[in-house]
Amino acid sequence: MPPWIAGQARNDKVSGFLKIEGLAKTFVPGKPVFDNVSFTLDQGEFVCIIGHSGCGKTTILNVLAGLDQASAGHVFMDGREVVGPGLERGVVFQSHALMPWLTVRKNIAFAVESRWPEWTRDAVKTHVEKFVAMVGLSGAIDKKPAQLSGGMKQRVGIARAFAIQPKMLLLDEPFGALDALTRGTIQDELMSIVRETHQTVFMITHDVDEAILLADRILLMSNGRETPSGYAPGGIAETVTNTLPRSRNRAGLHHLPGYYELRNHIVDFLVSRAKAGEDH
Ligand SMILES: Nc1ncnc2c1ncn2[C@@H]1O[C@H](COP(=O)(O)OP(=O)(O)OP(=O)(O)O)[C@@H](O)[C@H]1O
Repeated sequence: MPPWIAGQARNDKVSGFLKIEGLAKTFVPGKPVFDNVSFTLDQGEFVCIIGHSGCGKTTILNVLAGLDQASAGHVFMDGREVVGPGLERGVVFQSHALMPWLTVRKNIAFAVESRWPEWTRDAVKTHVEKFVAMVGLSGAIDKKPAQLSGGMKQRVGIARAFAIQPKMLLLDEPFGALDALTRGTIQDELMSIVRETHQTVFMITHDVDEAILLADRILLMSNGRETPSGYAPGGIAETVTNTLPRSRNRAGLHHLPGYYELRNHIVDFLVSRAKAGEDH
């Protein structure tokens, strides 16, 4: 067995900063989208989840965010059960959820003031400007969302989530709308920020290279499907531990020993196993 395969996620020991225990979600009775999803994240760990459309990635992320309820199972963060949204969890959605009547500055300041109500106006201003600069939007800081492109709005959403420095970042394809150059810059920023702050990150991506660059572990998720013996729900089929050096960067990724093996393993899963379900 290759060194990066850590075994079935459902056998992981249930300890750590974020614990997901026996999660299931059912919309159509008798045909849960996924069931028995259990995994843990340690503090400071970066975990990506990869799987085909419809397997339930966003549903899991929404449950972790406290925005949706599972049909079964529990989520614990720092020992407390997650029952609703909270400022200790920052979420970046595929669709940037900005307040259209507020400027970029005020959208982010609103979140920062909620997080640190005791801060002076100057402290908030400096903090907001730092994170707007990080996503390259200083020139648009006093514009409203309607005046920005889709990618720019997405960057505001990213800046807002990063600015409140939540213990846990939940990212649903946060870079999907960005051009390759901006995407690369923000990936680098994200990596250096979370390593510095020891934030824990759970991220959905469809981009195998992005997962290999950013993640310490990659969860491979299979789709629910009909089989000769009946319906089989989706779930976490496998947990892949990224054994490439943590100091990796985008430019050097392809040259690292083990990179192609790791990449091929994930692509093979997506191509031949994610829907066929030998592992689930
Ligand atoms: N409110 C709902 N009512 C009925 N079915 C739903 C509802 N929300 C999601 N689903 C179904 O649940 C499944 C999982 O959806 P989810 O959005 O979590 O998938 P995903 O893996 O994130 O997909 P994508 O990669 O396309 O974003 C899909 O088949 C979807 O059609």
